[in-house]
Amino acid sequence: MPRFAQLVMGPAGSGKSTYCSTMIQHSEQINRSVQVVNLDPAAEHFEYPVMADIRELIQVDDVMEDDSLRFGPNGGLVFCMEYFANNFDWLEESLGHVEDDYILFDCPGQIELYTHLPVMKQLVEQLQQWEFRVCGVFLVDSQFMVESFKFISGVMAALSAMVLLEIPQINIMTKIDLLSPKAKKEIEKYLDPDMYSMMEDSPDSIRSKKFKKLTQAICGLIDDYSMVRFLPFDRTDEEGINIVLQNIDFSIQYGEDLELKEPKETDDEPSNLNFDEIFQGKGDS
Ligand SMILES: Nc1nc2c(ncn2[C@@H]2O[C@H](COP(=O)(O)OP(=O)(O)OP(=O)(O)O)[C@@H](O)[C@H]2O)c(=O)[nH]1
Ligand SMILES: [Mg+2]
Repeated sequence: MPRFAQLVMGPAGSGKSTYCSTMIQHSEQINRSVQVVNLDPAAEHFEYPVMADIRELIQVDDVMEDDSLRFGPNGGLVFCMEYFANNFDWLEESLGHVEDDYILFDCPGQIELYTHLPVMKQLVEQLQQWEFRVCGVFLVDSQFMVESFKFISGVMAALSAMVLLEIPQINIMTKIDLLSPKAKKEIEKYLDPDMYSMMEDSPDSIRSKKFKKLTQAICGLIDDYSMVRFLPFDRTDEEGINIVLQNIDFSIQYGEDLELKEPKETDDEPSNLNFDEIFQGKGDS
């Protein structure tokens, strides 16, 4: 029997821990058993019960206070995550051997974990060896996404996690409840973006001709492969939370022994699911 995992990632403050506690509450309501593991060695508090907490293994404060190491907060976190990667048996022991379990991993917000450091990839491979089907859930704060050029950098961050981890990934825009009605309308065009028209709509914000070509090339690549699409996440909207969960479940085939339902509101198949095909070269033809 497979086991299931969501790796909840994203920049600092994007809403990862809030997403986990919202999902736990939602799962209780729909009678599903979901558990959370805190993987943030710098976390101070969270509003969900944890089945395991990396701080039992190592804490950033201890690393920073260590006279022989002398790390600051970011270096300290990287040290903790590398220490974690060398001690996965701690995680194995904490997770136990429950078949069919469904676990959310609340990850730290240091963006370098999702760009070039090997720790998250090592974690994915380890989880896969323990028979987990892992879905990446990449969160970005919708407040930073309502302008095209902020949006492009959010897309690039999500894309870099996809390229690094090579697992199905669902991208989510959080804090939709904080947007004004006008911004809410505006954000719709960013959820399933047409990058070409986005470039044409905002030619003034491309100040340098030299970079215009590069930006166009990046936008074209993202659009041609339909690689990045975002789902809105409003923690006050049960139906919306359900749609997000269905998309994630679908990507890891959760409940395939039960009756598998395709996610609602997907006229087009979520483009992120093309990811496997693209990276296995099937998208070439
Ligand atoms: N209104 C609203 N606030 C949110 C939402 N998600 C997160 N927040 C707030 O945003 C802040 C950061 O949220 P966290 O869930 O701690 O973010 P995080 O990604 O876990 O942060 P780090 O672990 O520090 O990287 C908190 O004050 C949350 O209450 C949301 O959907 N709506
Ligand atoms: Mg957090």
